[in-house]
Amino acid sequence: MAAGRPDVSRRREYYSYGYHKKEEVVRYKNGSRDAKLGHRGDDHKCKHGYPFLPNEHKGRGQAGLDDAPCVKNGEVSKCDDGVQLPPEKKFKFSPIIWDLEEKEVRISSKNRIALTSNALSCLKSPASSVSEVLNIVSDGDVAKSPVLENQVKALEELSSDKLLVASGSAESTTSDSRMSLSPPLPQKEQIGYDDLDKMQLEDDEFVPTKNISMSRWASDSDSPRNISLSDGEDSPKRESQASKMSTPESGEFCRESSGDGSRLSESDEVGVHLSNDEDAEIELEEDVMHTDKTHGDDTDFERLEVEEPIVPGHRSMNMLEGCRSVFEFERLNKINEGTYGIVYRARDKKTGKIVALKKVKMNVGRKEDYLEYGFPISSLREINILLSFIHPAIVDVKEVVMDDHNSVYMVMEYMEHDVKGLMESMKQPFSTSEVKCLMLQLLEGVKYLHDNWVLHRDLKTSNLLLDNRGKLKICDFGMSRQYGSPLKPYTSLVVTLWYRAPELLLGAKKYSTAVDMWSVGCIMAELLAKKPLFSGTSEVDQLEKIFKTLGTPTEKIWPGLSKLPGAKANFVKQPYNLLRKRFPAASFTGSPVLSELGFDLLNKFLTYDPEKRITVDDALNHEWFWEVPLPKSKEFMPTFPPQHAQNR
Ligand SMILES: Nc1ncnc2c1ncn2[C@@H]1O[C@H](COP(=O)(O)OP(=O)(O)OP(=O)(O)O)[C@@H](O)[C@H]1O
Repeated sequence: MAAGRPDVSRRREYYSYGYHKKEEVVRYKNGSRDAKLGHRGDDHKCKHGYPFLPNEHKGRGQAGLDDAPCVKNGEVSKCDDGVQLPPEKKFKFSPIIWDLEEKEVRISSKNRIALTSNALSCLKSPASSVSEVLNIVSDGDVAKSPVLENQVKALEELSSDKLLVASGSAESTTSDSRMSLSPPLPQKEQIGYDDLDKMQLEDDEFVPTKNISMSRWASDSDSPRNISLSDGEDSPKRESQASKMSTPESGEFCRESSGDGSRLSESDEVGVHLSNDEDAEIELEEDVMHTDKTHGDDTDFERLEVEEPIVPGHRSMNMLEGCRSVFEFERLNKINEGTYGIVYRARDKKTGKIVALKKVKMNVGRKEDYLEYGFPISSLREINILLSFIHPAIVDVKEVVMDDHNSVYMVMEYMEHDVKGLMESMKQPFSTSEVKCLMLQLLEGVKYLHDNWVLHRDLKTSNLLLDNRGKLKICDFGMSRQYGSPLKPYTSLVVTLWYRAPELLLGAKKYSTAVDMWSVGCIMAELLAKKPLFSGTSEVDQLEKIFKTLGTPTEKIWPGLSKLPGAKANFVKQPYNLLRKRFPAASFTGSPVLSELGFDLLNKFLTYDPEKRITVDDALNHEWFWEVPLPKSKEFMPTFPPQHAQNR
């Protein structure tokens, strides 16, 4: 990784101490905060408009700058007269190590539940991912934990040599060369998978393999992702933060410093795929379509496609110490209830801290949506991701606790409001500077997700939490999933209808980060207007509402449109984009006003062609955030009476 590579998600320090367009301060994820990139004028950028690498940039007006490496979409490259153009990066390569061809294990769909059940057992035990199940099996000490005993027994039935996938990985965890240098293993023999009645390897169904060296994480020092088994006093969070601080680039969160006793995450190492047949997957997902709920607040979930999510922080190792009981918390009041969880405000009896407890609802939805004993796949996914991710704009899940009936609760930081509820109680919409403050935080959170190869897939105002210090955090990761390149088909039944991108509404199975950006556009409009932008009652109605405002798309403005499954339908023909009418530059009618630049950004979020839709990096750098009124500092955001804190 190139040292000093700028964090594209630079935080605008004018938040707290004024606006200095000419002296933009850039943070580096390697912790060299406040290094100045210099002037933000065009002279600072390459001729393609991308910033130069700071360590190459010796100062304003320096000769030869055009040859210096520049940064585009987080990729370092050289400008064309500097030989190398920024790589055209439509899709990112996944940092998950899929490329161990010999070790790639695919498990037929009928068996995936078995494995995920085991994963869940360990989650209850309470490790949180398939990778940890594999770790646990391979680690005698851990297996001795009484909490884990039962689950480990179950896994032991698969025997350690049968699960060489796991144990083999664990044994060689200290080898940095493992990813690239380990000799091809005759996987079948080593795994002994013939004996595994629950696993079925399907060699001929390997997806095209990718090599870590192709990824943006690749560097000379590429080493396998290591998880520190710190048994010292480092809290999982600190451990995670430490790893984050030491990683100079967002994408490198997944490479944690190795040390004695460190081990690899087998989910990375082994590349266990629990999906074996994409066509079947689509078929199943099409089945799901028939049960699509059409109400604006409903969401539909796909089955688990277990490419284990990327886990930048991966703080779950310390959780092997055993999870606490929910009775260590005093329940204060119910905050809200969603499809997959009931959220309570509670007090940690030990520390006195107020937290939010999200109780996982069992047996929710269709049978395919939960594991054999009723644990929703979406909750497993959410816990796995949220335990791992640490970012100021992502809600912090501190731990998982259980009650006497084996119910699982996520212990989250408590946030006073969700943005949807807040807007319903507000008399006036947010001001432009407040919207900018919220949007910047939202975009920073989305950038963190996209940098870590995760699509949220359910961004909406009720999934944005706000505290009384003006901090916004994204929650509800039940729909999120990891993505990679080449894109694989996923279900299009994601994202709550009102925030769902047109490609999803038209049935696209291959989609990427652009679906989140559409949702961000809908959120921006809603923040400005204090009401949802497109509130359809069905998929068709949703499309009609979009087309009536933005104009009916054509193959010309959206190449590939006609190939989408839903594009044949006879939609309303509306040739013009009327969005400006809803967000005029000046208004005497109470419509929310939006400057030219603000409208430009909104239009870029709501661009039909996902290939042309604005990326999170470009949105963060949009000029709207630099024009007056400037984004309000978080500290100056208005406070609102708490929605949920009844009596206490
Ligand atoms: N950490 C928190 N602090 C305060 N309130 C929260 C917190 N997390 C969630 N909530 C509240 O609970 C609601 C539901 O939470 P969440 O979206 O995570 O549940 P869900 O069951 O996954 O919902 P959905 O039906 O949208 O899938 C949120 O909209 C918010 O009002």
